Amino acid sequence: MYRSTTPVLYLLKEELFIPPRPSSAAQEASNNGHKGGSREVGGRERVSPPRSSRWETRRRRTAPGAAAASCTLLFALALPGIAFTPPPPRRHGGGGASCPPSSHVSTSSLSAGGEGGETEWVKALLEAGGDNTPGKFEEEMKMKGLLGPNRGKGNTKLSANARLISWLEEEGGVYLAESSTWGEAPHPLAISTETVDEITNESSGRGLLARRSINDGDELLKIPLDLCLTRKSARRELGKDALQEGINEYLAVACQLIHEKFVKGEDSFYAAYMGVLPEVDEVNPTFTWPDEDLAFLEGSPVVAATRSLQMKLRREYDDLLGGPDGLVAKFPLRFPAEHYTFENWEWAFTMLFSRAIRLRNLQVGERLAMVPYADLINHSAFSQAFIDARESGDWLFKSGEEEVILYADRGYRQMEQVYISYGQKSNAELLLLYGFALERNPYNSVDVTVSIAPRTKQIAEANEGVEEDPLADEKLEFLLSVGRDQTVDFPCYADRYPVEMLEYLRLMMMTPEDTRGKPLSDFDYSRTISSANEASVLRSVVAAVKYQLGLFPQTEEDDAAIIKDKGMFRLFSYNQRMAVRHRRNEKRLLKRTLAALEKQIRNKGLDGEDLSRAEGSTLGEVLKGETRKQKTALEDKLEKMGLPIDLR
Ligand SMILES: C[S@@+](CC[C@H](N)C(=O)[O-])C[C@H]1O[C@@H](n2cnc3c(N)ncnc32)[C@H](O)[C@@H]1O
Repeated sequence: MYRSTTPVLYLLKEELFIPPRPSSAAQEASNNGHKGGSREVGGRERVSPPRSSRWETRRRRTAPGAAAASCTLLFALALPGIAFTPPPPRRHGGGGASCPPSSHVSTSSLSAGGEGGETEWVKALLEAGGDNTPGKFEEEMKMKGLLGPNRGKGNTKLSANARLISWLEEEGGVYLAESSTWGEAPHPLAISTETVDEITNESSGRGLLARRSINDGDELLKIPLDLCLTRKSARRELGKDALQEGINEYLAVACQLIHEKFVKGEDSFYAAYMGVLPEVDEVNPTFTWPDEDLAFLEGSPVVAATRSLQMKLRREYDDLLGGPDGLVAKFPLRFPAEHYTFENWEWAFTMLFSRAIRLRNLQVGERLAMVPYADLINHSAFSQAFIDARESGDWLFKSGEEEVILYADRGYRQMEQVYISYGQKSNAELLLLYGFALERNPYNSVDVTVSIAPRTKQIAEANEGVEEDPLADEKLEFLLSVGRDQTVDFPCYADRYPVEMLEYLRLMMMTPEDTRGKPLSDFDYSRTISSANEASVLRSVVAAVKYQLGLFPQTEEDDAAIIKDKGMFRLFSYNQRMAVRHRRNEKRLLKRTLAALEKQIRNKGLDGEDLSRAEGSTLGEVLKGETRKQKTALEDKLEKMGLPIDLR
């Protein structure tokens, strides 16, 4: 089972061979190669021996005349599926990441298929490091039982990894050598078939490890763009008459994923890549959860976002593939009904949301791509590793083609897991799209609904006890003019709340005493308007957070008790364990926010203010007769991912 409570790290010769240490000069040449300096080995400029087959393969795949392009182009790229976090200014001189990732392969988390513990493992590594015979390390591993039962034989993940590597080398000329060649250091990464989150001990699937020590800024991988799945490849494969120009990228690539995996299967050019893509129940994003698992998330805003996404995917499926005008009816040979099922559609979107990479600034602009091998890298919120794309070739010969490239964000020790950031994602987002959440996530937030229906004359008349606000119409107009809704969801972070929320509330809490006859547009809402206004603003956030907390049927303490009972907790399914941890973390965050707000109110001396005007508001609830049309902040983000239809 993929999600194992006793994780095993399986490695294969192709995956982990500890090569001879390259000479320091060669190492440096390799390290600095991407920075534009000419590569030197032993003080002399490298004289390339006859190119290896990778070069020949590459040339065979290169269109005639394509090698003539001249300038080096560096493209900023983005992951998401994997969204891109812009790199910080480059640091020099290596060094470690400032914060530990929460998921990694640590020696203490490895078990060796029932034999050989931590000490044996470390010893194996050390011994293997001193011997450069190809295959020697794997032999050692086998001898020590470190490849799992039956010496790793019969582990289909190992053979799938090996097949992917051969395919990348043969078809893409990708450099994955496990030992040094003509001045080029061995490929720095190795695939681990199983990694675990060290805090929760949950499986994080495959991951990439440092095969050797890596320096900050090292080039870690290069994958030609023409091995990736994109809208272009989908249209080429499935026909431009079926996937018309301008079709949404997610939809096009989803169709190709189904085509390659289910229709073509072993005959697919991408079969080796398909072979390492996980099943839905190995990823478990919430939009694939059954209702009984979603019930464990009751009270969390992630439920609304999940439901929206489920609806959205169903509609997209029906619109594109179903009905008399759908692709299945129009092109039954290319889109056979037995393969273009909703179940396979869900799988394709699980792949897209959890591993597609948004490449920015390619020659043709921004593109979504499924990038083999690069998508084996797990996420750390603390990683600053960045992927970008560039025209391939070295400083002298440019091929005109593009490739996806990843640089190290810091130094890595041998065997450390290499991470990338999928972007500044909250746990709700991670759970919804990637099927996991982090115990330590500086970008975690909970959407809090702050809904203040302006007390217009109409509203006051329709709601007994609601007093009319003389500024209500002006507030509505002002909101309209700045493009804001009346009811707003704000992400509430552990250590801050958005400026927009304060601005919105300051406006909504304005009274004639605050305006003194001046128009509302004359005020700067990024600053405190008056003590009374600020007091009611903070009180309204308190009320909204309390309201959100009240939506959960269980308390944080209930959840903590469930998690603490390890024996019981283990009996829960993966989804249910994720749900309980997630809802507890959301409550914690909200409670911390409450405490911080109350402290702020006290510190600012606002606790003595007259709060009567905050009381009459309709915080956290919508007045009768109003329907909530607004999207949550999370839904809003999804919309921006480029799926083409409305959520509601
Ligand atoms: C881009 S893929 C990374 C490779 C993936 N582990 C695999 O086995 O193919 C993203 C998926 O990896 C897993 N993942 C990535 N980072 C993780 C983390 N920090 N903790 C738990 N799971 C993680 C999740 O299943 C996620 O949907």
